[in-house]
Amino acid sequence: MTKIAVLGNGSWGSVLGSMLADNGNDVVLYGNIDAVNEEINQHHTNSHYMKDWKLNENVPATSNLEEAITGADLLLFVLPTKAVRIVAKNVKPILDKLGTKPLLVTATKGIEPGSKKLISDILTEEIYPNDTDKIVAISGPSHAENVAQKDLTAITCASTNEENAKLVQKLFSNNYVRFYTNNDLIGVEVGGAVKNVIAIAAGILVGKGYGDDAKAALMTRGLAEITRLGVKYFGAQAQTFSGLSGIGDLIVTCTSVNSRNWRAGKQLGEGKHLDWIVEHMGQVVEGATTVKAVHELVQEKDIDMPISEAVYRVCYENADVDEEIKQMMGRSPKPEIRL
Ligand SMILES: NC(=O)C1=CN([C@@H]2O[C@H](COP(=O)(O)OP(=O)(O)OC[C@H]3O[C@@H](n4cnc5c(N)ncnc54)[C@H](OP(=O)(O)O)[C@@H]3O)[C@@H](O)[C@H]2O)C=CC1
Ligand SMILES: O=C(CO)COP(=O)(O)O
Repeated sequence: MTKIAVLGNGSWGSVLGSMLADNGNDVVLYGNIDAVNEEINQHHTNSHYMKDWKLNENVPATSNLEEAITGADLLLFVLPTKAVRIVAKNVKPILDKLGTKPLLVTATKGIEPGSKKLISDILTEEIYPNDTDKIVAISGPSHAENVAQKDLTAITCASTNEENAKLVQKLFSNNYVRFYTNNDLIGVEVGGAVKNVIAIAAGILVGKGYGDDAKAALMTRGLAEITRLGVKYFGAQAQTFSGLSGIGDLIVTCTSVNSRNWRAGKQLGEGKHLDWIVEHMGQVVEGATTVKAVHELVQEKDIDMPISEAVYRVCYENADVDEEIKQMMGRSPKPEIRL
């Protein structure tokens, strides 16, 4: 039996942990809020993050990181981007003390502002310097609410090490989530992170009353700029963006009411302020963090990302949404296909 420590017991961590226990693994959840851990241990529910749903009863939760990762073969990071480095820094001395080297899997979707690093880079830097092979990223169209109901989906497991990607594929697969492998770790992470920014833009359009054509055009041009960033700055493979972690996740996040990013965008389009939205969401809105990193990259590397830049200005510079849309539609004429 594989022992898995799930770091992060919000919506996606709870659902993935429960699914992995259903798959026959020995799972423990780590979270920093005692009340959430107590509720999981006593009632097998996590009502703030997942309404009307029960976890597998064999999944304990703890706020003791050492207890959670002792004996673990695999650490699954399902934290908000802003918490990954903090927790990784705490994990490292514990693993050194234990003398173990578990596989690190990330389900977090984001780019860290400031460092402009992907999650695999943070984990490599903080835990396994110069050993990217021990890292696998999972990403694809998968809302916790849907997976909890055993709705069908497919997700990519990406790693620079094929054996490790295959191992995660085997442990995570079941009859409702089909896992594929992919060797483009970077491309998979960029797709998963930046689609959240485009989903905010998609929500803004709905909040402003625009229709399906606008949504489809935005998603298509959004994918063009995600691909541009991925290929030009991160060295990703262009083909990855037509896969599950690219177009697949972009479609669901730009169209589902379960998406926090889409909902945040809709509220921005309706005139609410980002601070108010984030406070009232009660869950992470990753696109609002990643758009800062994207903005830094655009400034430094001169990458053309007009949709992401407009989202940044609306979120952080109080820009007027109608004016941003007008500017975008009035940009100089361009060929459709270019990097
Ligand atoms: N929900 C989903 O459907 C999916 C989410 N993801 C990705 O998974 C990641 C996590 O998202 P999700 O589970 O939805 O987020 P949630 O907001 O539901 O939960 C995040 C949890 O992490 C906790 N947390 C914050 N900081 C720390 C810390 N320093 N140490 C320990 N725990 C901490 C939060 O506590 P607090 O609330 O107090 O901050 C909260 O309990 C994100 O990157 C997201 O993009 C990917 C696919 C699907
Ligand atoms: O990544 C996700 C779905 O695949 C979750 O998206 P949200 O964070 O917007 O809810």
